Amino acid sequence: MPKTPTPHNAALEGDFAPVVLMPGDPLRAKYIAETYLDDARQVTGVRGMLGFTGSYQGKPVSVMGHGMGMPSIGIYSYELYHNYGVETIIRVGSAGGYADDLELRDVVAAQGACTDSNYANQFGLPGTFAPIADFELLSAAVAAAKRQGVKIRVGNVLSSDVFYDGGANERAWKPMGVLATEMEAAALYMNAAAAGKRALCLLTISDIPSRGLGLPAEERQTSFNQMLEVALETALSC
Ligand SMILES: O=P(O)(O)O[C@H]1O[C@H](CO)[C@@H](O)[C@H]1O
Ligand SMILES: O=c1cc[nH]c(=O)[nH]1
Repeated sequence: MPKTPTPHNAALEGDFAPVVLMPGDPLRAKYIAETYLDDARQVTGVRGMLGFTGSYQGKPVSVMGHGMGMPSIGIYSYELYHNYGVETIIRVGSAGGYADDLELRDVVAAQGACTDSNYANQFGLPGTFAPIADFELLSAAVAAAKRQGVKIRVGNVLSSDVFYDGGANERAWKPMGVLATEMEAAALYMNAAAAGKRALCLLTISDIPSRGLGLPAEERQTSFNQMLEVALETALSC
């Protein structure tokens, strides 16, 4: 395995569990560790990007923030897959809802991730790569949601480089059936594919831009329990 620590991660080889939950927000990572993991210990905090390892129902599980945007998740997920031997990453993010029947706090599973980023250029492909979730993880998440009585929408999302887009992304992508927008799933799915590893992105609707709705920052850190419990049960299947 390549060397640890890395320039961005202070953890040593063996500090991460094979399955890692990743929110963008490092304080959401801390909340997940404190709320759900037994014997959680902090394994990294470089640049404030907190990472923890503990156990959930007896299974080793890690949680670490990945920051905002594709370059950021690109670095952290690459290092987890390649330097730390991580096999599975489940992103647990927030998203802006596009589909008319989505409400604040609804849970979405990103089956596919469209993108306006050129992240795929690095792979030199003679066409367009389709970033998709690992099917077994997606199936496990859908089954976990059903057992927990959580409504989950499965479909395409948009991973955009732009947060403040004035509504342009929704006007363009919603007519193509895209359910919601966020900023990292496509890069995560591409890194997983290139590494031969597994990834899934679960999202909680935190904003409905077309209706001017949005949750306060504190709720984005601490109120995504339905999605988190689906993600943790999915992690148990890994
Ligand atoms: O809440 P997180 O997981 O950070 O996800 C979403 O929130 C951030 C923008 O507010 C972007 O990272 C976007 O993908
Ligand atoms: O990328 C994102 C994340 C949350 N809410 C949005 O509107 N966009």
